[in-house]
Amino acid sequence: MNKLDPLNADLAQHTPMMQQYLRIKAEHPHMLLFYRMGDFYELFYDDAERAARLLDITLTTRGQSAGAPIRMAGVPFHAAEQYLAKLIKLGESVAICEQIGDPKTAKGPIERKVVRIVTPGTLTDDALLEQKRDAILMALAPGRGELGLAWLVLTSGRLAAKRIAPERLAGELARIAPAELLLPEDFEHPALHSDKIALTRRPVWQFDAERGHRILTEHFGTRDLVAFGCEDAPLLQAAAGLLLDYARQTQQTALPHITGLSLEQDGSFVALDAAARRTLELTETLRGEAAPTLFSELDRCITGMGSRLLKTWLHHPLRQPQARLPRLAAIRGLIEAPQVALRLREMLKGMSDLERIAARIALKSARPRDLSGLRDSLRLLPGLRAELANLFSQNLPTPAFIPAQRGLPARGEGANPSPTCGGGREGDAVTHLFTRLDFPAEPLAELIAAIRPEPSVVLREGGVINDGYSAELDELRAIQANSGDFLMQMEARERERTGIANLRVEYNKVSGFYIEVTRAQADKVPIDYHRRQTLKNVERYITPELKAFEDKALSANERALMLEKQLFDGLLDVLMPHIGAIQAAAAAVAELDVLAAQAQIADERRYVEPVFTDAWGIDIRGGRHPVVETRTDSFIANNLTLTPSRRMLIVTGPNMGGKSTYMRQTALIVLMACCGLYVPADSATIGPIDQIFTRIGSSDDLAGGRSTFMVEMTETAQILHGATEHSLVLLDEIGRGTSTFDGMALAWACARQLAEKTQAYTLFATHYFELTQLAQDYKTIANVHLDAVESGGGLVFLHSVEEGPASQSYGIQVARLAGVPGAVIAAAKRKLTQLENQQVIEHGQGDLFASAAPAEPEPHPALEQLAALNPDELTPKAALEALYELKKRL
Ligand SMILES: Nc1ncnc2c1ncn2[C@@H]1O[C@H](COP(=O)(O)OP(=O)(O)OP(=O)(O)O)[C@@H](O)[C@H]1O
Repeated sequence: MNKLDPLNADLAQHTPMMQQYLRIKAEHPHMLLFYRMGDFYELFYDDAERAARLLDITLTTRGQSAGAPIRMAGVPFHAAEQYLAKLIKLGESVAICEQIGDPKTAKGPIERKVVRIVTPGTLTDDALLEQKRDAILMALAPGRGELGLAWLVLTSGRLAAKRIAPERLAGELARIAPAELLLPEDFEHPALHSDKIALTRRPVWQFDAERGHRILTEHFGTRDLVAFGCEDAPLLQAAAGLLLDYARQTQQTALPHITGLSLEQDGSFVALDAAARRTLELTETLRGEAAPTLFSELDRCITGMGSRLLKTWLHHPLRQPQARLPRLAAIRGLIEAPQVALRLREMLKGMSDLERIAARIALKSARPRDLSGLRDSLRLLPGLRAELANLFSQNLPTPAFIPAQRGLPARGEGANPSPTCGGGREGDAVTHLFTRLDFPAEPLAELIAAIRPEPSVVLREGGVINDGYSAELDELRAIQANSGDFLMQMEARERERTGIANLRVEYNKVSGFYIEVTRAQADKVPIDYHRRQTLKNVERYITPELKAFEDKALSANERALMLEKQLFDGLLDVLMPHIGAIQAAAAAVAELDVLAAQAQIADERRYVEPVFTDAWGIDIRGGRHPVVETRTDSFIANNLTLTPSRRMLIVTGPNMGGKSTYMRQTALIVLMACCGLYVPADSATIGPIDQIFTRIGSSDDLAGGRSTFMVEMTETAQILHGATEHSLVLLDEIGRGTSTFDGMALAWACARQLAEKTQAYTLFATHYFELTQLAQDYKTIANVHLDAVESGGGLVFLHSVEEGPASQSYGIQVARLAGVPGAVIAAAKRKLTQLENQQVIEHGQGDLFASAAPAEPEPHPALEQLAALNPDELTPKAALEALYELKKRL
């Protein structure tokens, strides 16, 4: 039978319950529907099949409807979170449908309603969120030659938007890393081939600027969007409006904690292309793991908020040096006041995730422990402020910024010459934190008064609201508390009245209150004892007096629970107007956490404060790779100098010599400096940086249908088109994915273009020794190499960067170190000698690119004709004629 049959059948042919199910399902066709039935969430038909496959749960059937079996799979409601988490990780969205009617009074199926929708980009539940990662929802509205992007972190209320050129989409997706992307049904783009982003297609009409404008102005309560800089940006209105609408639908509530829309301008951040984010392993290794990465090395944050902020910072290096200075000043202040930093970090240990709690208050989904956590955290704020005030008095130095006319400091000059601009007043670095770490006394007092020191986990069990907060609640609780006394008194009385010495008056959840008498004594019970339950050896009774007490106690309990829920909701209403203050405090705590952690790391690992200049150049003394350094006993620090007369370094050296490490550490030091962090070096002076590009290592994009070489060339093309004089460009062994001569020729041409036209800060690692000759043709190109020496037949890598080209490649020696069999090594050596001899004969070694590759001369026509002659086949006459002919061609 066609399994779709029952779904195509007339609704009237289905059972009443299936009619209800299908009606609700029709409103959520693109997501799984968790349909609550008693203690289970059940899925039916195609949803059941899909869930069974994804969750590895049993697919079965449950009765029949419309003449066909109902395919079904289910998960117990108490374990639903873990199944939800799994589905969300797989990019699925789930609509959760609860029973909201009263089963006692319902005629036909109990009333049910979708109460929340869980999608990868709109998670707010702590059980589903990753502590160190934001779940980001993004919407994309395509326009003519342009895309409008809007993105939202629902747990913090941050809504941002930006216009980009379509070719920048991959880079922006890598930067913002949304968990879910809303896009029109018909939109396609190569950057969408990623299994990390759940794509949610929406009808094209929903991406309408007017509709977006209306949704946004209604939400913000404004007449227009001028204040947000979006009044004349229809694409952004379309994207942000759709985004907000979708987020509200999933939460089934208004989102009062989203209070603004920030328009992101190009130029605020140093741009990193998608390849750079990937290959520099900022927050994820090339294999997709969480460690070791730059983030995992630097994440000493105590709170999840701090860790998430650090991650955001690392993906958003700041373009303007002035924007980096306050962070550096604060780190410096914390390093110089280690006791303050220590106490701050100690206090941060008591902080709950204020950012996420604020969101759950706004969404009215906060739980008791959220409010106790909020209370305890808010109580820490005055302490944090006091410590920051201590820092003010530490006389924070202003970080260094060297104006252009000074240029890079001379060799040996200290990294931090006295500043001449930037920085601002002392203490500025932390004043913005100080002012945000504040919360009004009144709502805090209310919170303290209302919530028990250790409230129970779930509200419906009670035990959340403090004694003394509500007289009515106290009274209801007293009835329950006094029940113990009452039962003891009654027990004593009844023993005396009946003469049954072991009679007991008791209570349990299932049976309620009862008088228990052993079977042997049962004939002694008075007439007003009504049998309630018979067990093996005992009889249980109820009396009118006990029944009356039970009614009072049980209803008191029920009323107390209801009252607690009301009081809790009332408390959320009290806190609602202060969500902004909680968010501000959360942001300040996160920043303080990152800064204090960086101060600790900087101190421990001897990082230094970078110096910024607006003169072109990068000068790093004693630079180290922040990740490799912590994994080797003896990391060799290296220098790097790029100046206007030395713009490109051709980096050569043996495999395993440390070329990649040297290039990556340069990019990471520059990136960390731009993030306003201390850097792993003895000193670092960094000129203006607008973008960081990398083309390192091989990767293919099978999903996108591109081979390794194609990916390499696409990335290279992007660099050649996009890089400017102020871009840092790292190119590692480009051209190696094709034949030697093609590859070498391409690498050579790229290097020439970068040196002549782009004039970017460039590091160019290569195994083609021929390229080292470029330094002779271009004054701005210099050779450096990673040193290695042969010793006792083996090879020792020195990992130190020296001036000049490498003398040998040592490829065969490295292969031997790697364990390639001796016979293969010997054969390779013989072949190498043969190839080298051949090259000397054919080309003369090393002059392939001696100058601008002279074109191969056309052979002379007379020579061509001569070569075509075969003297053995010619008659004497023909030979003579041929001779005349040849003479004519000279
Ligand atoms: N400065 C250094 N100090 C100590 N060890 C280092 C240093 N640089 C690199 N290494 C070590 O050498 C290993 C190889 O380095 P790297 O991958 O940078 O070499 P490479 O020259 O790029 O090699 P290939 O050409 O094969 O890609 C690293 O994994 C690291 O353990």
